[in-house]
Amino acid sequence: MKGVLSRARSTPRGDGKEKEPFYVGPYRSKSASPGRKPRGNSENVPPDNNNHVAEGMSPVQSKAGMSKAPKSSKEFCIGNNASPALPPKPPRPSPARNASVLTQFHDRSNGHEQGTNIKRKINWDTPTDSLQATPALDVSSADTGVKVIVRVRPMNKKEETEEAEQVVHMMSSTCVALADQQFTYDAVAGENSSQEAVFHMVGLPMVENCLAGFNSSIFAYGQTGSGKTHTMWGVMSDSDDFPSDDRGLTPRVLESLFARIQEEEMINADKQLLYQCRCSFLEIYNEQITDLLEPSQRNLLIREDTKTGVYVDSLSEEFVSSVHDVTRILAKGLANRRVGATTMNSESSRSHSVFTCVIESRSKSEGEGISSVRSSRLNLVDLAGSERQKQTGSAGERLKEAGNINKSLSQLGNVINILAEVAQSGKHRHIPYRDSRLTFLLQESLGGNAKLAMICAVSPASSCRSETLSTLRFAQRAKAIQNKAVVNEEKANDVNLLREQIRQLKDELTRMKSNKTAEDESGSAFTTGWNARRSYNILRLSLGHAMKAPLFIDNDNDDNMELDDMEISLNEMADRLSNGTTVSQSTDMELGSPKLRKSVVEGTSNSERANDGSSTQKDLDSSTDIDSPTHGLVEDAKFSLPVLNVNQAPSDTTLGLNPPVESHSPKGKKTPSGTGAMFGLIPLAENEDVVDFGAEVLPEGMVAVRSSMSLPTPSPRDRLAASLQKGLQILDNHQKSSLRRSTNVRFSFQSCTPEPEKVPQSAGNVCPKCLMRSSTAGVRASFQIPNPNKIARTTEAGVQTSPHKELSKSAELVNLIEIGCKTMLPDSPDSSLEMLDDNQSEKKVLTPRKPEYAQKIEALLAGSIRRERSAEEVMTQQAAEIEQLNRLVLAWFYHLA
Ligand SMILES: Nc1ncnc2c1ncn2[C@@H]1O[C@H](COP(=O)(O)OP(=O)(O)OP(=O)(O)O)[C@@H](O)[C@H]1O
Repeated sequence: MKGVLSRARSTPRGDGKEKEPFYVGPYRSKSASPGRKPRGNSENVPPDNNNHVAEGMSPVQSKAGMSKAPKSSKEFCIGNNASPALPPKPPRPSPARNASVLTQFHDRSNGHEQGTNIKRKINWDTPTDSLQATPALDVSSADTGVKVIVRVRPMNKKEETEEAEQVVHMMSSTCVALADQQFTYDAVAGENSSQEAVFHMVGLPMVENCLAGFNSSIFAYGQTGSGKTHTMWGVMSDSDDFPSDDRGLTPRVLESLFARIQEEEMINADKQLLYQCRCSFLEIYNEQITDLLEPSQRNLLIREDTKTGVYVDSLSEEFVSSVHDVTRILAKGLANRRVGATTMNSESSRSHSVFTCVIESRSKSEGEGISSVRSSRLNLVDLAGSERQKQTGSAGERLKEAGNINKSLSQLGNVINILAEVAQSGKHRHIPYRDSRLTFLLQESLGGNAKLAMICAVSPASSCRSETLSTLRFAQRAKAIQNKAVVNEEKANDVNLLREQIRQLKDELTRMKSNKTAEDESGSAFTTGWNARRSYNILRLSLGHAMKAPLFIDNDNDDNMELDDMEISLNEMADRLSNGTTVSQSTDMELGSPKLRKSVVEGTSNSERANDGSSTQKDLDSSTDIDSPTHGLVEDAKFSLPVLNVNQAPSDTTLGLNPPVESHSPKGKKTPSGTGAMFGLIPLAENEDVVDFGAEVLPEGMVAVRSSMSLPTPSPRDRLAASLQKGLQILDNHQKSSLRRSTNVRFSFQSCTPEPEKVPQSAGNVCPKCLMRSSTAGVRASFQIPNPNKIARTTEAGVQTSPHKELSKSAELVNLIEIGCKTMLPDSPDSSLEMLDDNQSEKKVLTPRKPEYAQKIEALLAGSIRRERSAEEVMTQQAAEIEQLNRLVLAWFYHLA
């Protein structure tokens, strides 16, 4: 108990009665004290104008009237002393919307509020209209204050029978009283407040914030049993069709989010506005992070990336496009969350849970040629409840949990105290985010680039008085925090900016050429001196993020995966070509004056492919190159350039929003010999014929795949575009390198029919390690890795034909496959067949012949191998990529010059 619970300081309170004998409250962190001046009473002094008696109203009046008032239009509204209201601003001027708009803005001032703030007032009487009447986005909101809402839950049966007294009373829509002390917040939700009302109060504005591009977070804080989980999650229904009226904030927020996304996409169809969302769900239990969507992933690490910020390594993310998707994820995650019974709450959350939805939108302004990419993170955080051992009577595991919960809440309180101090004093202070997983993970929400709403849940019962007072004071301090939310948006002018950058870069190239020394004439000065990062960042910005069409150019590494991918695409192309269809897809996107078109210049013939026997149509359909940077673009057509899958309609070249019509009349001149093969986006001036491009001027970094077919050859401009594409790809991969550092490998096995007799290795299609026919050896490996193009989307690729070869990149995997093969090699084939369930639904070993192997495999099936790349490996790869960038940029400019 020591170290977890400590005797609290006896601090003079308002009425002098409260004592908090055993509690480490959030604002009483031990870790806060060293090296810091004791704050004494100031710790509990609320921010200016926050704590006051509501004008013209005494607690007695409030008891008689407001506390039991039924839900009405006056029961909730966002008031705010320090900053403007939660939602961004008034709706866009749309008559149709304004007519039924639920959210009204009005000036409001009372004796305790400084100045006149724009407030948002909700008409609670017509809640069902809410989605049709959503306010318009406002991205210009300068609102930086944290919004604090206090929600008072009703007395429960036990409290009603055991105690007559209710000590918390709602005084007004923004004021609550605990005995004779009153506190004012942005809003107060009384015990009769409905889930829908709380959603309108807190959730709806956050949805709008997210759509506008602001990171947004909602935290539920409070004592155990005070109603946090009820507020955040509520009662979930089994069916999407009949959602429970008692569902909480999270499901409602997500419902609203998808409704609004649909609405926004419709309204902004002319801008080709498209959204994409992905979700993750984690819990922090005893200071360890568990992935609630993949509970076998435990003790995950938090990492910090200079570009992407803080993230949880290997946390799974799922793409969602509907309420149904989200409901499934929520149900899955909640089922995995740790709950336990305490005397205060039969279903007490023993962990902090963080549900995150990343919302990305892309749009294009046709006339100005400006592409815009917005992204925001929505964090919905249900904190574990603070508790006192005396009240909860917890022991054993529960006591340990309680200790950890209180400790991390204390660290949260400490961070909030310091942020409040910083906001009030304007002085710079170190913020100890790293003291706990919770604060480290959510640092952006606390004082950073996010809008934050804090719902502080309290119990009205007298037995919870001191905890309630702690919570109310915590809420006051939270209110003082100033965040720095900005719209996360990038814009790219596709035409003018590109022209300008090309001009600048050409100038730079000319300068470099003129400075070239004798020893540099080989070109080494260019490759070493060129600021590739800068050049590519400029180009990337110029061209927009979607310029990542797969392009198969030799990148001088032995990454067979990319070659495989290329082969697949070329095979497809060859199929088309042999059918007399040449693949060429034009788009309307302008890149300077040229028109972009996608073209297959050369491919291998069907017969060649059939002869080598290495690839079948089935392979093409099912096998995907998981390591390839281009992988995933087929599925991601919505937001990316068209890939070389001719069965797939290509997407818009700028943002991939509008699939262009496939053209069957390529602009290309066929070379007699047909020696170069490449495949990519090719900028081609209108009515411009592709000119021959001799092999001798093939720039470094270009691929040449020979074929007997007579095919068009790329022009210099084609090659230029190809180089550029590749560079952009590399850059993308580079940026995601943090994700690529770790690879989750998931293993699975399918039913096997081991051949009793081994076959000679020369027999073909044989696993070289175990000499089993690989098609019959029964080992089928599937693995999942974060997809570089879609952040963490996992992909499975079954390897049936030659597992050892395919997975040779990971010695460990090969080893395990070998083990798998060996384990399955039977004394009696039947017994080994039983080892793993055919459909993998039950992963139990029935008759393991070699238990140690079986255990290892089972462990793999249950979890995953985390293969960390060493820093050295990462740096080597990055250096190679930068070198590659150098060459590509140079090649590009040589062609332009
Ligand atoms: N506003 C409310 N209206 C009706 N019932 C409520 C309300 N708030 C909470 N409850 C009920 O009170 C009980 C405790 O609530 P809940 O589990 O949400 O508390 P909690 O703060 O999440 O506790 P813990 O921190 O222990 O997880 C639940 O049975 C819940 O249904």
